[in-house]
Amino acid sequence: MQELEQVIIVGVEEASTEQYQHERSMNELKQLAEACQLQVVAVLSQKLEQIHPTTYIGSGKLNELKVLMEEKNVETVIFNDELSSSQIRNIESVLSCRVIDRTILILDIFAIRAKTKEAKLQVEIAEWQYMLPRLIGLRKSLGRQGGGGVGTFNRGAGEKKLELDRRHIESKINSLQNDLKQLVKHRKVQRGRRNKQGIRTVALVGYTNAGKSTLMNRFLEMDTNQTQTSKYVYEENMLFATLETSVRKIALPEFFPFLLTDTVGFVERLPHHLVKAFRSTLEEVKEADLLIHVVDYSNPFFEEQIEVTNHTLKEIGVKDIPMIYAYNKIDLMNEVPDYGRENTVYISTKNKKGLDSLTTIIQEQLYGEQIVCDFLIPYEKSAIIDEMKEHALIKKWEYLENGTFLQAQCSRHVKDKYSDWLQNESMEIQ
Ligand SMILES: Nc1nc2c(ncn2[C@@H]2O[C@H](COP(=O)(O)OP(=O)(O)OP(=O)(O)O)[C@@H](O)[C@H]2O)c(=O)[nH]1
Ligand SMILES: [Mg+2]
Repeated sequence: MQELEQVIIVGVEEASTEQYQHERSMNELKQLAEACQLQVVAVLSQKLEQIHPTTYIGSGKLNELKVLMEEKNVETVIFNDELSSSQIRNIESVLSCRVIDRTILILDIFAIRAKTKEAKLQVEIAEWQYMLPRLIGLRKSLGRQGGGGVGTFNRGAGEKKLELDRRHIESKINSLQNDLKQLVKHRKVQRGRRNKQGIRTVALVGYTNAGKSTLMNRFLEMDTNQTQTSKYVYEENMLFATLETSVRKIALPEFFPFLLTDTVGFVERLPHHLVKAFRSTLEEVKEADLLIHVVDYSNPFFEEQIEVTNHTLKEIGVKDIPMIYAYNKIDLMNEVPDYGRENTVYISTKNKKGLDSLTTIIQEQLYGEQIVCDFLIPYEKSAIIDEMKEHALIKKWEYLENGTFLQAQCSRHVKDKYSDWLQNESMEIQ
């Protein structure tokens, strides 16, 4: 097995943060490091009024860190915040080591995980944008393990060279953004096509590792029309398992079909450039009719995670979309509240608990008021029956002399669309 690189993680507990918040954040940094194939061998924290502007931690602590590094034979240190160019330079000159900050760590994970061209482009844009104001500071530090991009960028010495680098990077960012625009256009066309079909969309959102992709796969399993396992998405117990947006059609027996979107999870202090770069992927979320906010209820900090997710959604411009909270992983809990809260379901995607209630709520939210309609479709128009099946639940079906008789449960919108063939409309179903 490949030996993991050993690192020390360092954080500042500022006066404005609670101790438990700091511990949570350091714990998450450790997980992020592990997701990047790094092994944390020591953790160092310092309580400060605020982060030290020149060296992040105080000079005494920095010396303590130097000793610890020698003791542990470590050459890389990860800091729990985004560092400025001068902080990186100053720390480097004292420690003579590779300095990684929280942002570059997250960027690295994204770089390793990115599979599609779109995700790769988005990560690369964010990396260069992070680099730009830090050109002077970045000498030996930074960069992912292997592969192109930031780590392998040829940084020369001297101000003149730096200026060249800057221009080079700026034009690189421009060209990458143009490439991305082309891909996004394609995505837009696909979305437009789907919108025309009138099928409603639901997006899974939530903190990383909450269980979004697993939920998507459960829905695919429940869909009896779905025989291709290739439609399944990647689920894994690690941070940022998903970076790409996947859209799948879910048609459950006795329910209206809908499109389900699985997408990237969020994390506290997700780098701003990354959020910006991923905006186009997250367009799918912005245009959804309904959001399912998947929460890892077994995580002691689930409330903070909900807050981070809602905050990030706001940052990408999501507003006024109805949201259902799906408290997941209840199999790991001893107790689950028995009182019903509005738009909240308790589920276990592992044990397949609560998925029926979730489906019912989705249906109510998406298709609301329902009516039962009788249609008579002339035989020469039979093609529209297939189309109708997408948008209505067919209750009865009979071949008559002058056409096909269909009794269907549907929305008023669908009734209006096929009103030419409407014979009768009856009771409302709640
Ligand atoms: N015990 C338990 N584990 C679950 C449940 N749902 C998901 N998991 C596990 O949680 C881990 C993360 O699941 P994913 O579905 O990949 O999480 P995600 O929200 O898609 O994560 P990202 O793609 O990183 O944003 C996996 O190991 C799942 O097996 C559940 O109901 N109970
Ligand atoms: Mg996922």
